[in-house]
Amino acid sequence: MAKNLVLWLVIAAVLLTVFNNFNESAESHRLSYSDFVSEVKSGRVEKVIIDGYTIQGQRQNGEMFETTRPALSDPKLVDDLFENNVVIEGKQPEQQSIWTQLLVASFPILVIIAVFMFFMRQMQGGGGKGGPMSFGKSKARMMSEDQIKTTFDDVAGVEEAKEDVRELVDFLRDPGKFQRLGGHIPRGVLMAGSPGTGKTLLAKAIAGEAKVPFFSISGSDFVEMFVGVGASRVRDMFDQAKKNAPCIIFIDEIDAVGRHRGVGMGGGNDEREQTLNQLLVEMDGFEGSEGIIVIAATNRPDVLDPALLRPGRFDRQVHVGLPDIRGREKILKVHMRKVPLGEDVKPELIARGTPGFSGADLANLVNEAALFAARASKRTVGMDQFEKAKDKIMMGAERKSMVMSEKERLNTAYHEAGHAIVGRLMPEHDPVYKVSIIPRGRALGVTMFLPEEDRYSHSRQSIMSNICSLYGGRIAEEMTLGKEGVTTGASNDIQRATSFARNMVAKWGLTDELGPLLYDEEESDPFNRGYGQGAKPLAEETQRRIDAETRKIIDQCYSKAEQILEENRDILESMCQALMKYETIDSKQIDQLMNRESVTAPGGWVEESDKGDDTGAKAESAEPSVDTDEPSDQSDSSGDQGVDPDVPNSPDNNLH
Ligand SMILES: Nc1ncnc2c1ncn2[C@@H]1O[C@H](COP(=O)(O)OP(=O)(O)OP(=O)(O)O)[C@@H](O)[C@H]1O
Ligand SMILES: [Zn+2]
Repeated sequence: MAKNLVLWLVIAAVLLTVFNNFNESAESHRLSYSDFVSEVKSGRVEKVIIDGYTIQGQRQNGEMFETTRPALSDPKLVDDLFENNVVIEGKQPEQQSIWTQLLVASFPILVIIAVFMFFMRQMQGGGGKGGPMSFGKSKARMMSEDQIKTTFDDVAGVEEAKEDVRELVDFLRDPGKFQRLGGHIPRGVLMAGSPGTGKTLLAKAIAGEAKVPFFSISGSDFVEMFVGVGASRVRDMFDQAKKNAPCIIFIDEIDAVGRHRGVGMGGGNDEREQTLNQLLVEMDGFEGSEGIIVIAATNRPDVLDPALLRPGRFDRQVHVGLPDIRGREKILKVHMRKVPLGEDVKPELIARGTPGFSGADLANLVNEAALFAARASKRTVGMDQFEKAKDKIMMGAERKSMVMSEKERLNTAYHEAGHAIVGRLMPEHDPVYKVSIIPRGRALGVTMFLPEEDRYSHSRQSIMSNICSLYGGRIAEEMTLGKEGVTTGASNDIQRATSFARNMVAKWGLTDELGPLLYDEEESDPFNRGYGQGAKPLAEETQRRIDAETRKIIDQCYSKAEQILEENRDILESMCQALMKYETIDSKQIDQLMNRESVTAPGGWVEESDKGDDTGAKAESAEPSVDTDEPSDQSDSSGDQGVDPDVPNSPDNNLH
């Protein structure tokens, strides 16, 4: 459409010039005004046409000429002309330029129309990203077969998923042959799995292995404010794909268009439904033998419209899960190929210490480690850097320059020590990995627990223990600083503990009182809280029973945590002191503290003290910009991690 705009302007300009010159004689030549006057006086001029400042004339011998009179008026001219019997013709100024005038008058309107159309098209994705990678109106990006360098070797740790899609490569390489040999022709594949597990990567690798073009678009690109745009994009995309077959169409975040129809959004969403319908029509419309495979990715397969999953559409599901310890090791190795590694680096150790990390997290880990090494001007990336990178990703970046008052530090130290001690002494609780009162992200301090191995489910006891350790922070503050000294630091702990307790009652079926029933299915559709699939409004009586039972669990856990901290008050004090001194302590120091032994300095401590181990030194090094950087609700999260509020639904939450 950019081209169209230019075209409009060019046409307008050409027309203007043409009409302007319409009446100009081709042969006339120019004279200076004084030459003209002298020719008049010498009687050689027969006729003039005066048109504003322009004077066209004809000599006795028939020659045409033209001159421009000066802006100063020359009253003698008319006399001279009459004296020499020159025929004078006037001209209505508009006469020659009626077209010109029309055009001039309408020119701004034309420009406005052109600009308007330009933006309309822009919004519809026409000129969109531009360049050779985009095509038509569909907004999808195409990578040709020689642009794709990704192969199956780049995708690690998801062996089952790789096996599941291997057949697609055979099909894409030679669709006809595949069909003759009687293979079941795939059309749509749904890749389901958590964010960052490599769905996009795997889809690209299929294209890379089969050496076919790869069209990619995100579901959210289809959803526009103008009804019909999304549907036309879908149509365009399939048209383009058919021209480039065999090829892969990859639709990321299919849930943006493919959500269950008729629920949510307060009474339907025409645009989204139209888009989805168009997608279904297109999926039905091509023959498998054409060699197009549509791969869609989502991390919410549960919210998809069942129509999408019918035979002939996305009838094949590939689960791309979080990698296990072996998978993590393999993924780390893939990404470590790109950095110079120190001798001491052991991918298997890093893999063990990173449960729950996705492929994207691991790629990020290697990247962060390389950055730490670069900052320290190291030639290779060593285990130290990987440790630091891991802490940064798991606990958030350190904000060393943030100045905390001594009182706040003390408060945070008691709070974190409380979490750590209760966590340490409760059965089936994940071991304490690190306790720190260095502010990170939005938190003033962090207690990090780390399971010894990957966990796929949680026992009732482990959830109860988790609730206990969550309250440990608040209780420790209250015990040492008194009721009046308690801060808002525990707000996030309280929120999470409550959520665990409530889920135990209403979702995980872990209480005798209410039994193994699902009482509320929040979030089956985030846009549609409360009325999702399967949710039923609860009777007031049931609500009350759930609340009472939740309260019971919390009271039980609270007193258990209180009891533990009272019995180990001396450890609470010594751990607080160790934290005030070292700021961060590891499992080794925690072991010593729990055994009431003297505490040795944590690893890397000497280094730390160079950077300033007391508040005074920290204040000096503080950057002025940091103050404004602080979140306004920082007091709410003091002593806590600013975790995603959605997280409490999962017991996999190791930061207190
Ligand atoms: N299994 C894996 N093997 C190697 N690298 C991986 C793997 N999974 C993810 N990565 C790394 O993480 C990056 C992001 O992964 P990718 O975009 O494929 O994830 P995704 O599942 O599509 O995520 P999302 O759901 O957020 O779109 C990849 O470019 C790659 O560097
Ligand atoms: Zn806390």
